Amino acid sequence: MIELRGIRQRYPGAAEDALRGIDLAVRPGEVFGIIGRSGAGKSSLVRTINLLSRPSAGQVLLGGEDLTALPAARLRDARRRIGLVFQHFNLLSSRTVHGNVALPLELAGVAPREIAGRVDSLLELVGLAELRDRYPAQISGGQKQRVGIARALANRPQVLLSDEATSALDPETTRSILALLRQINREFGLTIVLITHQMQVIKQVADRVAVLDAGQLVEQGTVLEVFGHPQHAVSRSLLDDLVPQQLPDSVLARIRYLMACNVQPARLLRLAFTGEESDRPLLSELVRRFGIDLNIVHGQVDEIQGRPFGSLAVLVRGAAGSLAAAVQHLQSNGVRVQEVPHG
Ligand SMILES: Nc1ncnc2c1ncn2[C@@H]1O[C@H](COP(=O)(O)OP(=O)(O)OP(=O)(O)O)[C@@H](O)[C@H]1O
Repeated sequence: MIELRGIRQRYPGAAEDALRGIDLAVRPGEVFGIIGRSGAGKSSLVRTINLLSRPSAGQVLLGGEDLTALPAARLRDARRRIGLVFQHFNLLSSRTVHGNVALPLELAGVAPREIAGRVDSLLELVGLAELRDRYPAQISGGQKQRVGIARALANRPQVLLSDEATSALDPETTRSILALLRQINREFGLTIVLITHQMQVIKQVADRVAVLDAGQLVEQGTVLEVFGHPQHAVSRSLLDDLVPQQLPDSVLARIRYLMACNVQPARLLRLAFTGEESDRPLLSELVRRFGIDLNIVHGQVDEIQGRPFGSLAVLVRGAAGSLAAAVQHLQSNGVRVQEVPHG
């Protein structure tokens, strides 16, 4: 659907490229997330995808058509096939909700009667039919972003490009906006490219993800692949925001206390669930089959694409042979087991 080939971007006067050879293929109907820390090149990439800034080198293909080779008039038409959703909504304060969504249709020369019908159904879709006559100053941030999404869909784009669309919103509103994007993706099969610095966003809505660092894509794959087996240090550090890799000091202090209170030696294990484990009740099996004691001391297990994802820190006690067999059992059922130093 969208393909980037060897994209480079060097700003005038800059010593280095802001984008250093980006190759990327977004498939029709998927939600593709691009994540990176501040300065990684996300904004540069967004501006390049819709050719608001021309790349210094490389091609941007939309539905097989090379946008970089189009003359200005045809590029304007092609741009309508990419809907844009912005972090700060970019609504016109002098226009109502209805008027903001109508604007791109007016600019495209759509007949007024058709505009009215299309805008009404778009406002219905994003749940704002009742606020159609309000002005941006009279609605919340989440509602503004719904207007932004309706406006981005107005020209029936092939791709929706979401540039940090939820970064200015609180977590609950973020979830509802991401759920709306997912709904639009499913109902209309619309391809969505989503740029973000938050793994939480990727986790909730993306099918595949690419990690951008210093102008390069350092890793890409399905969300489960990248979350389960991050290959690059930047991916691991971004994932740390979602599932902390270290135990907090307060938890370690409690563990030391628990260990001191008990004569039987214990091992502190971190069990990582990456969506690949079997559906068996693994923890209760450990207790029943291997006769070990198990104390969950810390953990965060969530769900990605219907599979458990996260980690548990457990204090396990039992005969050395039983513990080894229990660890083996977890590993053979897809759980990654790590010994955690706690001294
Ligand atoms: N118009 C510009 N002129 C010169 N350099 C620029 C320009 N825009 C961005 N850069 C540089 O390109 C690099 C990537 O910046 P970019 O804004 O694309 O990153 P980002 O990942 O979007 O960061 P943030 O999340 O902080 O917005 C940075 O080193 C930045 O200083």
